[in-house]
Amino acid sequence: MKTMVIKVGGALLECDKGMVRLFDTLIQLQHKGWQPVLVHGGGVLVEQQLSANGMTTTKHQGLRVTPEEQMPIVAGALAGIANTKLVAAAKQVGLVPVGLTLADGNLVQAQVQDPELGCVGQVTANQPQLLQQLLSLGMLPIISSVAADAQGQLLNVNADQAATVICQLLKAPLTLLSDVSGVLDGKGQLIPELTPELAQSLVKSGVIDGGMKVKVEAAQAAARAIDNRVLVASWRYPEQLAGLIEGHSVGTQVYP
Ligand SMILES: Nc1ncnc2c1ncn2[C@@H]1O[C@H](COP(=O)(O)OP(=O)(O)O)[C@@H](O)[C@H]1O
Ligand SMILES: CC(=O)N[C@@H](CCC(=O)OP(=O)(O)O)C(=O)O
Repeated sequence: MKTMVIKVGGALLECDKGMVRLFDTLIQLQHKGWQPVLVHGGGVLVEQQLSANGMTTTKHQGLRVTPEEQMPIVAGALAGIANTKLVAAAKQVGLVPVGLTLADGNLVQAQVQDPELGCVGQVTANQPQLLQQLLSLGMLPIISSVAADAQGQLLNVNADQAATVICQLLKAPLTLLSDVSGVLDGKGQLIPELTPELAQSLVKSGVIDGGMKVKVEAAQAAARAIDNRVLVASWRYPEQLAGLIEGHSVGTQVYP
């Protein structure tokens, strides 16, 4: 069996049709002999929950500044609302999901990335055994991007970086599914192949920015770790999910 790590952005959680299509895709991948592992974001939900609790939030270079007092709400949104919603939707279509965070099973080691960003975590791969066991039982791990450091502090990890660390941990191919069809150029056209040189120039000119800059950098780190291309595509378009199953080229291939 071959493992595949798939990450979905939080906007998926607002789209019931998108969730059904995604889990149908995972079932078909299982039938083709793949063992998928799902990593998810939930940035939209985090914003809704912080605002419902009278809190404001900002991002710095695509990463959410996370003061300690906001961490319980962030963890509640990602590991609570988002994770359980995906687990329930996966279960509904007959998959056997197991909801996890990055803090479970010694999967990763986490530490504060930069004190200026508050409780934002940076993570390194640690022990794959928990995931290997779940996969050998035919289960679908669904992992939120909440981690805990050695001092027991919960940390908020960008979900693309969380997916990269799980890809490094399992040495498995990685697909990052967003709400856009891939990395777009200055005219809004899809870039089928993104080399490090092209990425560098598009970041420099501001064409790739915000969440996509973090995503491309996470994809490049994963591509280097597995010495293979990483796919950035969309959960929104059925033809892209079909391409994923059939192994056709869709979205943007990010080169190491
Ligand atoms: N060059 C680009 N190509 C595509 N999207 C871009 C680009 N530059 C910035 N973006 C923004 O990045 C977003 C995707 O990043 P993000 O919101 O973090 O996605 P997700 O939540 O799916 O991980 C797009 O919706 C778009 O607004
Ligand atoms: C540190 C940091 O930025 N954490 C992210 C975690 C969720 C995430 O990445 O969600 P998407 O994949 O939907 O963008 C956040 O708080 O939004």
